[in-house]
Amino acid sequence: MTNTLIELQRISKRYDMPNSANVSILEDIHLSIAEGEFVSILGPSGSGKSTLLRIMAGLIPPSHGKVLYNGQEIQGTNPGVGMVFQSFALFPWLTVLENVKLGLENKPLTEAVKMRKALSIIDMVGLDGFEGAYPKELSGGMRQRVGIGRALVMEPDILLMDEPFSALDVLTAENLKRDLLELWTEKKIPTKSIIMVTHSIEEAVYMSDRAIVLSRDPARVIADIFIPMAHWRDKQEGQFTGLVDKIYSILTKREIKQNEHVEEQKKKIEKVQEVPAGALTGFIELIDDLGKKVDLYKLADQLSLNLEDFLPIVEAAQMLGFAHIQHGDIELTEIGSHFADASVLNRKDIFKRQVLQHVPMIEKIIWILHSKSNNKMEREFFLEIFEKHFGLEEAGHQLDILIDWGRYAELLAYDEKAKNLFIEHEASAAAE
Ligand SMILES: Nc1ncnc2c1ncn2[C@@H]1O[C@H](COP(=O)(O)OP(=O)(O)OP(=O)(O)O)[C@@H](O)[C@H]1O
Repeated sequence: MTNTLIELQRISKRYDMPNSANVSILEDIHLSIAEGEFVSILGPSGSGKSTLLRIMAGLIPPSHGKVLYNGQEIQGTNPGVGMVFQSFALFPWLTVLENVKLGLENKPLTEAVKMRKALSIIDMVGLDGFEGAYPKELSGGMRQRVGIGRALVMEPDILLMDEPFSALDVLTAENLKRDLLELWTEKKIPTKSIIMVTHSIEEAVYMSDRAIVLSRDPARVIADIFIPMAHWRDKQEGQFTGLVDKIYSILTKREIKQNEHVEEQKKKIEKVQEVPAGALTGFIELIDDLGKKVDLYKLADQLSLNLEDFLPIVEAAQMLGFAHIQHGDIELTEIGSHFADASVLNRKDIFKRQVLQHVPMIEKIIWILHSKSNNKMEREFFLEIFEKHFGLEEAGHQLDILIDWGRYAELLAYDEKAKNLFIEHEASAAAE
């Protein structure tokens, strides 16, 4: 029987927001990871992947639930994990050797043993000869090798990696992925399990044995997919592309929450994707040019976009009823096709209809502007309302995108200087 190494029991995480509102980031996450598994965690941007990883590491506490390591609930930091960060997190004033040795700082080992272990790991991660170099003298890929070395030198049971390759250029990342996989598959390191947050479905299917897919607002586990392929995997092979397509479909499916009446959902303030109307228009035109239906995975590849950049556009197109996803393909709806073929003015009309139908927040903004005798309202007013739901930073982003969509649809206008939103006919009146 395989040993469960780490177990999450009913983990939830909430953050308190101003005005005593709170946002739920993770909800009721149950996950069990066994010895020998390499698991990827995928999910939309901002869904809570990093938060989940940090909870596993014991760097932040969950609001509810437990993390068990080897059957014991962790208190404070998890003693079984080593962590690799996207940003490398190296100390610039320390050499490669000193940065790696830092991983052993709290271990009861003699200096000579620490030195031996650090030098051996440096060799293993391909940095032999660079022991005395400082981070600024290294390329991005080499810096991440130091980051990985610092985590591995602790000989952790579990290696947690938070988007370890996303700050690197494609070739460097591929190289490092292969080297790490080699250490793992050939058991050159004593690590018993690897858990990696990634934005790249392809990376997950290439490297891991299991992909956990999270939803957003709040994050729940919506899929747990086994990848039953031996290493080294061929990215062109049918089974590989089939799995990539399957995960794409899951990630791009807009979730209708169970037990929730459609009308109740409509009333809810639902986050919109931060995709300007111009980008969305271009995307719909592109799908139209490609025959109205295209494989998402291939499209992302052709556009050289990673999941983080690509998914919001796909989601926004779905949310507004311009496209739908099936079996890994994105296809324009009738409205989407109509939009692509329409004149500039007609496009604005269609966009207006779709936005009013699918984005309750815009409807509310317009209603408020109409209710005011001067049809005008300060940005600050809306910001305060949104802040209760999203927090200050996100509220600003949401409002910016709603203003962008509202302007494109000619539903409202915005005075950048005075920071006022107002109804379009006011714009012509003001200009007279
Ligand atoms: N201290 C905090 N207070 C309030 N909200 C927070 C805090 N830390 C994170 N969040 C929010 O929690 C959500 C999840 O963040 P997290 O970084 O875990 O997501 P992610 O899936 O890793 O994102 P990305 O894919 O963009 O890296 C975000 O909306 C973020 O704004």
